[in-house]
Parts: sequence; structure tokens; C-alpha cells
Amino acid sequence: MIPTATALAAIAARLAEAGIEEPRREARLILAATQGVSAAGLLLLEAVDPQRFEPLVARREAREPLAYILGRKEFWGLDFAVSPATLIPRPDTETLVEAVLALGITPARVLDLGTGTGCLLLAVLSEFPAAFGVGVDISPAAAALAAGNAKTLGLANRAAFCAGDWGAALNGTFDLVLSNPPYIPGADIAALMPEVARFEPASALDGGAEGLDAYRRIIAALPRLLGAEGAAVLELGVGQATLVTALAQQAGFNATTRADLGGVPRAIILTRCK
Ligand SMILES: C[S@@+](CC[C@H](N)C(=O)[O-])C[C@H]1O[C@@H](n2cnc3c(N)ncnc32)[C@H](O)[C@@H]1O
Repeated sequence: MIPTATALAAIAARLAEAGIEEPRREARLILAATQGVSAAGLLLLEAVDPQRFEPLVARREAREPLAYILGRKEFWGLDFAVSPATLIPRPDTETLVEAVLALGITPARVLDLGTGTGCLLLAVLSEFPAAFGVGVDISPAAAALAAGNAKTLGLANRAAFCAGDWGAALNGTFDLVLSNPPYIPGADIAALMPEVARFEPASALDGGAEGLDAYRRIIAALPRLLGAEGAAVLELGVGQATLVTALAQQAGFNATTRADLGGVPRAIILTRCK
């Protein structure tokens, strides 16, 4: 055992050396998780066991994302299990939940294409207690992860998850279609931070040559999947608002955008042109 303060300082120094942006905060989170206490509880621990934290610190030094190491990530105030099968939920994606709430509708049937952890669908279901949702992902492991999250969050009776290629296997229409598709141009992925480029799956990131492949597929499916009064809310990558708006308008949709906290148009809201 070593004194907690000594361990904290040593871990933070190693993480800083590895280029981690918030080394002390992450050191605290790793220590707390491995000693089985909360971050506040760590203050009361006089000594910690290095054997427990060492393997996790080594993984983080190698730039594996903290969320994969701890296996959890918060989104919209809800706790999600995460795994390398899919993207780690991002705060920017909460802009889509805000956009849904701003629509002023009460959706009964919600579809989430590329559901990943299920974070978007489950956050929206948590806001609409009478809604039922379907989440689809090309990765069976992601669909299973999302189903587990629905169960943990007490939403399993209102959510179904399946593996599939966007909406290809689905029949029927939805009041709300959500998607945070892969939208990074393929050639840009290698230059992203190591946590993303080396650890998050290409299937969750790679949007093809211009980053627009998934939008083309999803927008083409919307006329069939969206009810007459329905709305689709899709996440946008930086600088994609104009191009995705053009794709949506060509397909017969009105498009508006909503900015994230950084002022970037992050969500595009599509409704049928009347
Ligand atoms: C950017 S991630 C978003 C995950 C989650 N919705 C979120 O917001 O954190 C994109 C997701 O789309 C899934 N995906 C990629 N291609 C797909 C396809 N053809 N059909 C269905 N899902 C697909 C990926 O496996 C990944 O989970």
C-alpha cells in the first residue's frame, strides 16, 4: 500500500507525460474506481493498493479512452455501459436531445439508426414516458450493449434493439427518427486524437470519402420511415450543415439546424415539405 496523495501525484504525472489533458482529474477517477470508492470517498482513504490501479494507468498511458477503461460514460444525466463495439457517447450529441425537446411534439414511436450504446434513444425515451423506441446498429455487439443499457435504466419494456443495415429491415413509420451517423471523412481519421483514431471502431466514425455516405443512405430511407407529421433529427459533423441541408432538400425535406454549446451547427432537423 502507498499513501493516496503519493499515488495520485505519481499517476497524474504519468498521465501528463503521456499527453492526457486533465491528468489529475483522470488520476482521481482511476484511483477511485480501482479502490472501490467514489471520487469524494478517495479523500478519506489514507493508502491505496498499486496492484489494483497499475494496469488501468498503463492502459490510459497508451491513450485508451478512460470510458473504455472504466466501462462507463454519462450521457443526458444517465449512466451508460460502453464498450469498444461502438462510439463513446459525446456531450455534443446531447444537442440532438435538446432539438427533440424543442420540437414540441410527443412522439409515440421513435427510431434510432446507428444506436451504439443506445444513448440517444434511451435519453429521448427517458423524456417521453409513453414512447416506444427501436434502435438499430450494424454491430450486433452494439445492439446487445444498448439492450443492456435499456435494462439497467429501467427502459427495457419500451425499447427494442436489433442488428441491421440502417432501416433496411424495418417496416412501418415513426414519429421521430434519430441518428448520429459515422461522418468523419475516411482520410481524416488517422489524424484524430489517438483515443479516437486507435480505439474507437471505424464503423462508428468513417463516413466515406466526404463523410456523407451515411447521410445519403439515411435521408434516402426517410420518406419510407417517417410518418406524415414526423421529424428526423440527425447529428452533423463540423462544416457539414450546408451539404446535408442540400441532400435533405433534394429529398423533399425542410431543414433547420441547432448549434451545440460551441456554436457549431450540430443537429439538423428535417420535416416533410408540405
Ligand atoms: C457515430 S456512432 C453513434 C452511436 C450512438 N448513436 C451515439 O450517438 O453515441 C455511429 C453508429 O452507427 C453504426 N453504424 C454504422 N454503419 C451502420 C449501418 N450501415 N447500419 C446501422 N448502423 C450503422 C455504428 O456501428 C455506430 O454504432
